[in-house]
Amino acid sequence: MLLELSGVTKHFGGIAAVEDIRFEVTEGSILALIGPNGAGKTTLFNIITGALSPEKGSVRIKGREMVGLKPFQIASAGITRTFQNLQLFSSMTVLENVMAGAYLRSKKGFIRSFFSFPGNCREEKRIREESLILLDEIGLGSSAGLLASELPFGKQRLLEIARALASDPALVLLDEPAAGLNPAETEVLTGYLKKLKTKGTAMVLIEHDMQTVMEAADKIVVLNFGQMIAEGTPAEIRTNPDVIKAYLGEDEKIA
Ligand SMILES: Nc1ncnc2c1ncn2[C@@H]1O[C@H](COP(=O)(O)OP(=O)(O)OP(=O)(O)O)[C@@H](O)[C@H]1O
Repeated sequence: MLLELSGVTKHFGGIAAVEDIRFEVTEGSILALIGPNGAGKTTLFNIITGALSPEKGSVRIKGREMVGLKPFQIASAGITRTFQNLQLFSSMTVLENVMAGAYLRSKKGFIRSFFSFPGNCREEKRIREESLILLDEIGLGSSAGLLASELPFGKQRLLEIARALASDPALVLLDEPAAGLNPAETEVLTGYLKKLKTKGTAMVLIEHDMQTVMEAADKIVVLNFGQMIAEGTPAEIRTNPDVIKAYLGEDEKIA
């Protein structure tokens, strides 16, 4: 199993941000985490990536316990993430942003890559070529030479996803990837996520756009006030009475 959570619990003050969360993600599959604001989705991402420690529970990647490890150790186990608020290098080009992501897994590393050690040129050429392919796949090939800050917002979001993927992670955590995308960009995104699955990449998605969730996810976990209230396929979740109840009064609709 690629990712296994069991009994994951974290309180802030007296409030259970997440309580007894358990789910599994297999290689090459997409799990969507949905739930109203404050349900505990971001807290779970922070626990999986090691930014927060749970009080109880276990997070395993390929059977290896991650709780207690530092974020960089968890990243080197093959996990990357994107953020709700974009975290691009705005004064670097689109291509350089993706290359920076790729250097995370390169033998030379990001800092060493700035020095002209023998062998760096070959490595850089390979990373440049792979990054250009990635940009083409996500529809940003023609923008490779622009500064990241020159891209419209929707494309910056796609770029952040491309950068997260450049390190060839086993698991990518995507925090609201469709937020701010127009319908055409959302379609590119959804198609791209589905294509990534076929290459074996697993993804956990926090997403409010139900059309993206229903179309891309293999499995959906629904959180409400830190509790896991449902787990199932998109078809099962769409008709689950507990889920419908949790969403009543919310803007979102279960599509
Ligand atoms: N650092 C913190 N300190 C105190 N309380 C926190 C902290 N982080 C989250 N919480 C609380 O934990 C609960 C879960 O929050 P979380 O941000 O994980 O929810 P969410 O589902 O990601 O919501 P959103 O969709 O709004 O991002 C909320 O009640 C929130 O107020």
